[in-house]
Amino acid sequence: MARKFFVGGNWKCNGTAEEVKKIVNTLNEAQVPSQDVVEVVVSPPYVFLPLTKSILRPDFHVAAQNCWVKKGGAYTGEVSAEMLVNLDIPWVILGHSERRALLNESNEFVGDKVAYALAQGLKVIACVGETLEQREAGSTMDVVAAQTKAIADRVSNWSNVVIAYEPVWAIGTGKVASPAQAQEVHDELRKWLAKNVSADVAATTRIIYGGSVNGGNCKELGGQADVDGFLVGGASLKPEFIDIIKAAEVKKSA
Ligand SMILES: O=C(CO)COP(=O)(O)O
Repeated sequence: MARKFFVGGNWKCNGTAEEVKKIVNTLNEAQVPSQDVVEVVVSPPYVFLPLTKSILRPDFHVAAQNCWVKKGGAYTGEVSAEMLVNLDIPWVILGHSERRALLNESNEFVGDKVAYALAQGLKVIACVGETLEQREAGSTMDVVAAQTKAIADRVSNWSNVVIAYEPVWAIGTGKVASPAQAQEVHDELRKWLAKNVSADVAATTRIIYGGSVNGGNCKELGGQADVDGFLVGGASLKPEFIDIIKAAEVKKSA
């Protein structure tokens, strides 16, 4: 089974209701490849999820940027997976490096969240990636493997998982990984899945790249054999997100 190109827009902690309406209007008017070619998911802050979902074109979907690790209850400030399911929010981003770094989310905690969210019926964009220090120390693959292992240890069905490889040094820095650097890690990650999970999971799980993706670099990155799409931050708030969605076409001609 071919891996369908996946383009996620992570709006992070940005926007007002007016800005959300403006971004969604731009997306709604865009001519993009069909759902058979590309799966598009945008991820607004929690408070804008219902608004976004209610006005977004039906061929695009929404994701939350996080959810609680277990069933809801006395967890002030948290939003549970059950609540997302209740509002028909199909996707959730988990383990983003900003949460790992700023909120001390450990590999195990992220793995627990992924398992719980999947068990509730959510689809998960699970983020992994090394810091600059770790890359320079030559430990990129050890770090990414440990992050992925904590998920693999807790998850048996991978059909609703997309892995986002997001090198921390490339996020919001304008310093994008070269296509070769991205391909190298995606290839190793796929080999890791083949060895530690199964050949089938390795062949079918989408591994998308995130970190300073923009309208100018998306085609070359997307043309790499093991890059199955993107998780886009800054550029997902701009009209160039549409060009990034269109990069899905590089796979058709590949
Ligand atoms: O963190 C990211 C997506 O989750 C990437 O952010 P930028 O595209 O702004 O570098």
